Amino acid sequence: ADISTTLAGVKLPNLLFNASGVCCQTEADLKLMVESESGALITKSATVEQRDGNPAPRYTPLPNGIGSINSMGLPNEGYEYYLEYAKKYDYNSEKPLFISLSGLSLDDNVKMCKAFVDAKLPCVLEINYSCPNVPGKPQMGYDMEAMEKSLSVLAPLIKKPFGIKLPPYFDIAHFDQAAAVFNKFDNLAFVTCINSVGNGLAIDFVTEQALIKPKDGFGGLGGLMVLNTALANVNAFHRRLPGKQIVGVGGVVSGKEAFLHVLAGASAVQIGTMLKEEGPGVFARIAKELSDIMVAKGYKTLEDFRGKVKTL
Ligand SMILES: CC(C)(C)CCc1c(C(=O)O)[nH]c(=O)[nH]c1=O
Repeated sequence: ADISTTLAGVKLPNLLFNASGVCCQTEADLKLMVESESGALITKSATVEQRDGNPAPRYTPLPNGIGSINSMGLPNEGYEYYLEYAKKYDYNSEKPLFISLSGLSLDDNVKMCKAFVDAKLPCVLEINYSCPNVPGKPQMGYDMEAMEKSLSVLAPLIKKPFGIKLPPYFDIAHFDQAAAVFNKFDNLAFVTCINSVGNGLAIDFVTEQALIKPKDGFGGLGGLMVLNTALANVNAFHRRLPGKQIVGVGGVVSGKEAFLHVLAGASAVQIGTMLKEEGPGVFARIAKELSDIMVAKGYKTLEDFRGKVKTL
């Protein structure tokens, strides 16, 4: 079956790629992504300066395949590293390049976006709105006023189609408020739902210790356990953002969850925890599983079922 797609005006040979943060911090990581069967690749969220990130252990899978917890602390090579990578990238290869930016301030996001806009490159920007905000205030994604202010500056600056990475929302009023902001920006072409479910806590029963070192063991939750929250966010924004696309991420461990994300409204699907645990071979596996599911159900393309989840 045909699992190709178009996102922000660029063609992906298949709808699968990495979630920003996984297998994408260094050129070596990105080479693995280019060589994999993914349909695209995205870089680790960049800040203006290089960052080491938090002390380890800062990521761990959770028992019985239920997911993962991480508090990486935005380790990255600094935006100029990814700008150089984007300048050298072979855009004639069939695999489009996405760039994640996570400025620690609006000024930082302006500085980084300007650099990419001035370089006039075919790569597509995904701004990470799980980025920190003013200390003491919730992350950007939970501060509607701050998000609107940020987009009112960045959207006209970026000019061409771009996307934003969103934390999960859990209240219908928040879906409504966030969508009202996003619908004001025509070149905001897609939203990526969801980032990790914030500030979970994993504790080892035997040692009675937190599993990760940073933040007293508090970290973002990913993997199968967040699937149903991810599907809800994909579908909520699919319903509320006419003319925009949704990238679905969260809980994709097989072709089945990728199928469900498309049914909920996703135009492309990112994989985080499963990629971290299985490696880049995950893309060939899930692509085949999804294609087999489509054949079994009689679907030829993703358009045949995208967003067609039935209500009772
Ligand atoms: C959580 C932040 C460090 C503020 C942003 C980077 C990030 C991280 C991270 O680098 O810790 N982990 C995630 O699961 N999602 C993210 O967006």
